Amino acid sequence: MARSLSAEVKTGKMRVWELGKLNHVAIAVPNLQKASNFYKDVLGATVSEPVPQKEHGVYTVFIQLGDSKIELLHPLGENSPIANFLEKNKSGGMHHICLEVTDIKEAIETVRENNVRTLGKEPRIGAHGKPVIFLHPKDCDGVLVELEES
Ligand SMILES: CC[C@@H](C(=O)O)C(=O)SCCNC(=O)CCNC(=O)[C@H](O)C(C)(C)COP(=O)(O)OP(=O)(O)OC[C@H]1O[C@@H](n2cnc3c(N)ncnc32)[C@H](O)[C@@H]1OP(=O)(O)O
Ligand SMILES: [Co+2]
Repeated sequence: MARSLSAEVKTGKMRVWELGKLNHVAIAVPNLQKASNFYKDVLGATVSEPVPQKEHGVYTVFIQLGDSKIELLHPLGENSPIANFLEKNKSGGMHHICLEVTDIKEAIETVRENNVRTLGKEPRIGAHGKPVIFLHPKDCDGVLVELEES
């Protein structure tokens, strides 16, 4: 199979995890209420209440879009990882994409073997109660990528 063969060439071993669907696209916003209202009242989407994610330094709001989601992010606390981003993008902007993987530990091993840096050593529990890890945007064509175990 071509896919397994290329995985073998790059990592020296067979791939034991698979990439799944796009879980969410995250947008950092300066005004959470205003952004929620846009998706709820103007576009008619199903929009959650804001949830403080203390461990991650953000508030999240999820907008359900069929099988996928938009995640609205707003800074929480003094050292929010999205503070600099919002400082540089004052109107807000697309912050990251989240892709599902069947086995996050194995996925981490593969990305590291391919010189893609992870932000943090170990996965942490994300907004959906599942392990997540972020990949450095400079190693992913300028896009911050979150991997979430499915
Ligand atoms: C709720 C939990 C979870 C979920 O389950 O869904 C979440 O989504 S949490 C979301 C928030 N958490 C995170 O984003 C964690 C990972 N992020 C980080 O560790 C940092 O944000 C970062 C990526 C290391 C950037 O940190 P920052 O303080 O902004 O550093 P710099 O300003 O020095 O940026 C370095 C460099 O990277 C560029 N950059 C920054 N953010 C992004 C981005 N979102 N997309 C693309 N590029 C980004 C930044 O512009 C700098 O580039 P240069 O200017 O060229 O140096
Ligand atoms: Co996310």
